[in-house]
Formats: sequence, C-alpha cells, structure tokens
Amino acid sequence: MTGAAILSAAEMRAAEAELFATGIPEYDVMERAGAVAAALIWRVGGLRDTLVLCGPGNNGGDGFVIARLLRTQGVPVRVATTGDSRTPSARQARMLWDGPVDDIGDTAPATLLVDALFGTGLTRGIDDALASRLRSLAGAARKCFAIDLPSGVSTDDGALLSVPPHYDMCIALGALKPAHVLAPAADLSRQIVCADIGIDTSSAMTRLLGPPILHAPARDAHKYTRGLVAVVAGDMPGAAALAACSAAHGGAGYVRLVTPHPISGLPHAIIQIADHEPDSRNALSDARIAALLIGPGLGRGAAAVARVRAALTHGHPAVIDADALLALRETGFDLLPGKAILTPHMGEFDALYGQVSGTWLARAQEAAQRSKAVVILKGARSIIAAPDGRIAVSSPASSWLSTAGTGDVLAGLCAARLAVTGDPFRAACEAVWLDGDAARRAGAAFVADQLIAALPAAIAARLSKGSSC
Ligand SMILES: NC(=O)C1=CN([C@@H]2O[C@H](COP(=O)(O)OP(=O)(O)OC[C@H]3O[C@@H](n4cnc5c(N)ncnc54)[C@H](O)[C@@H]3O)[C@@H](O)[C@H]2O)[C@H](O)CC1
Ligand SMILES: [K+]
Repeated sequence: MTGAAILSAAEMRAAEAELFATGIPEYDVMERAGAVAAALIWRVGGLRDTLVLCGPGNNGGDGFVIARLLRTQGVPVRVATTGDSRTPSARQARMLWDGPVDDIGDTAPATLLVDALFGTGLTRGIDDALASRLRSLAGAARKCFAIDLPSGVSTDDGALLSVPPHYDMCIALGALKPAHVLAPAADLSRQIVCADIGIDTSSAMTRLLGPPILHAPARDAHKYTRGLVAVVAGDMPGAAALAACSAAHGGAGYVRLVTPHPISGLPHAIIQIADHEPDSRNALSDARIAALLIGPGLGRGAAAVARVRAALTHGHPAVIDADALLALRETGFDLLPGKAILTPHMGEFDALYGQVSGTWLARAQEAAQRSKAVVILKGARSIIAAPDGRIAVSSPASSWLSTAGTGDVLAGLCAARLAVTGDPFRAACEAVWLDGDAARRAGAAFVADQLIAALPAAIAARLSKGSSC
C-alpha cells in the first residue's frame, strides 16, 4: 500500500519506543522534530515576530526546541507556557532555551503563533480559559502553526475535545495521526505537512490513499481478458445505466447490463440482456464474468432480496451497493463471494452493521471483518477497509460530488477495477482515487454523466510509464 502512514497515539508511542531501542536518545528525537518544524516555520514566516506556546509535555518540549532554533536564525521569538515542563526531554529543551518565558495568561500576541501546547498526550478537553486564550492569541496572529496536532483534538478519532482555532499549517511529527485525516479535526488546518523524524512507518496498516499505478491493456488483450462486468439492474434502470457506463469508462473490457426493462439511450457498447429471457440465467452463470455489480436502482422488498440472492449464487467477485446493501440485512454476509466490495454511505453503514462503537477507522475495520469484504465507507473522506486490517483514507473529495448518481458512478468504477485487477482492496482504492480525480477534472456543478466523461483522463494520468495508450 502506498500513501503516508497514519498512526494512532498508541502506535506512535510504540514506533517511538522502537526507535529509542536502537540506541537513539529520546531527546535527540525531540531535537529532530523541533528542527524540521522550525525549518518549515522559517520558510513561511521568515523574520516575523513569533510567539511559541509550550505545554507541560513533550509537545511543549518541541516548542522550546523550535523557539531556540528560530532565534538562532535571528527571529524575534518569545515563549509562553502553561507552567512547568513535566517530562525529562521537555525539561532539557527548556533548559537550553535562554530567552524569556512568559505566562500564557498575560503574554502579548505576535505576528506568528506556534501552538506547542498539547499533542498526542492530550487526554481530555483543555480547560475553557486556556482554550479561549489560545483562540484569542491565534485570532491576533497573521499565521498559526500547530505542532503535531491542533491543541484540543482527539488524536485517534479527530473529535474536538475543546474549541480550537484554525491553523495555516499543522506539522505532523513522524507520521500522520487519524486526527489529520478525519473531520472535524482535519478541517482545522489549511495545510498538513508530515515531518520525517526517523520513525519507521513501513509496517503501518492505515495509510492516506495514494495515487494508483495503472496499466494499459496488454498488447494481446481482448474484451474478456480486459474484464467482463455484469451489472444487474432493477426497478430504477437509470441508476444501473449510469453504473454500467461508469464501468465501461472505468477500464472494463465488456459491460453487460442484465435488466428487467430495456433501457434507451445507452451506448451501443453496453450489451443489454433482458432478464426474463431464457438466456438471462446464462448471462450470470457465465464463468468469464470478472465482476458483478448489484444495487444501483435495484429497489427494495422481497423481489430485490431474491434478486440479490440469485445474483450472488454464482460466486463471481461482486460489488454490492445501495439497495443491495439493505438486502444483505436479510440474506446475511455468508452469501458474499470471497472477493467482494461493499460501498455503504454512513446511513447504509448504520443500517447494515447496527451500532458499532469506536472511531470511524475502527468501525470500518470491524465492518470489513464482520462481512469478510472490503468496505468503502463513503463520505467527504472515504475510508476503505480490508478484512486483513489494511485501511486507506482518501483526502477530501470535491463537494460537487454531492449530486444524484455519483454513488452509481463509484459503484460502476469499483466493478471495473475489480474486473481488471481481481483484487478487491486494490480495486476499491483505485476506484476512490479515480472518482476523486475525475470530480476534480469535471470542475463545478457537474452531473454524474460528466463525471463518467472525465474518467478516461483520470485513468490516463495514472498509467505506468511502460503503458501504451
Ligand atoms: N512522535 C514522536 O516521535 C515524537 C513526539 N514528540 C512530541 O511529543 C508529543 C507527545 O508528548 P506527550 O508528553 O506524550 O504529550 P503532550 O505533550 O501532548 O501532553 C501531555 C501532557 O499534558 C497533560 N495533559 C493531557 N491532557 C491535558 C488537558 N486536557 N489539560 C491539561 N493537561 C493535560 C498530561 O498530563 C501531560 O503532562 C507529540 O505530540 C509530539 O509533539 C517528541 O517531542 C518527538 C518525538
Ligand atoms: K499542538
């Protein structure tokens, strides 16, 4: 899996401990963290007067290092604290600071504000007086930087434990944390930069969704080796038609639409098979089907449940979307094939899995394990979870995606990528990335059909160097 590592507070502590176990002193890591952060602040802020707020723990220690290093560059820096420094490394960093230390309650504002109050060690909301002081100093500054995390957010789920200010830049130390990618905390910072401080994150199972590497069809490819997608339509044919078009433009070699009603206006390349005809059963039993999609426009009730049951009996790799997800409540997860992608939005997620506790990352993970399928929890930032523990979180997608039919487009795209790759997690990651990139290319106020039209360019942009078009 590519993409920046995302570590929880406990995983971060374990990774730090591994680094210390190699013989690197704890304080050296704080010096590294402070040096990378100071360099970033210097690049943006230059010589402008700077106030560094230092808390009692190691986040505050980072602040003292930053203050000292900025001062050596000639920056007029002041430090203000909440009181004593409580960790050995923070005390050492404080000892090396030879400038004045103000009380945060009565310090004057500055042009640049550096928030090194609390990081991953925050256990509860900071008290109202301190939170409001932080907001007023941030409000008076021209630019604000958060060290590791905005003070007052919950590291592991991105919740706001008190009301933090907004930041121009958040400098994540060592790795991203869930609060850097999950709303509302992730929305507090205009820019989030991850600073390498020597922590080994190679085994991280949770990552930011990175750009995929795609391949053009092989020279000897034909429509079946490219991937045959069968889309099962239902009561509302328009949704299935969108999904089928999306699958066709998403890289599938052949798209069949199995439908109770003929659908007009579809590209001729999409082959319709009326499902009351004798050969419709053959259409789904065809061993060449590389991915089956059911859900868009399926409808509800007993007939829909029966349709899902019948479609899944063939064991083809499958994408289950929309109404088919609700049908799964009746059928249970045992019906799912070994390779499956489920694409619930929050409402469908709750309806399908009921009350699952924990952070959104943990909930998506539990859902994937319970259903033994890859789950895409759709949202402004989608979470893609695999039963083996891998999780990818997408960057925020265009808010113009909040229009009718875009869910059908994503489902069709998932089916295409599943047919092409045969790997549900990879397919889901590719689909979410391409969907987000196509939305960016489609610009403002697009409709779902235009999103589909933007898919070929999104795919072309990710083709590996050796791929020919
Ligand atoms: N990631 C790394 O490898 C490195 C991280 N560094 C920095 O260290 C912090 C984590 O430090 P830690 O000491 O564990 O926690 P904090 O500084 O965030 O704060 C703990 C401190 O605050 C007290 N506290 C907790 N909650 C509250 C509250 N609501 N109100 C008041 N006080 C509170 C708690 O009792 C502790 O005293 C990480 O984010 C990085 O910035 C290293 O410097 C470099 C390596
Ligand atoms: K902070």
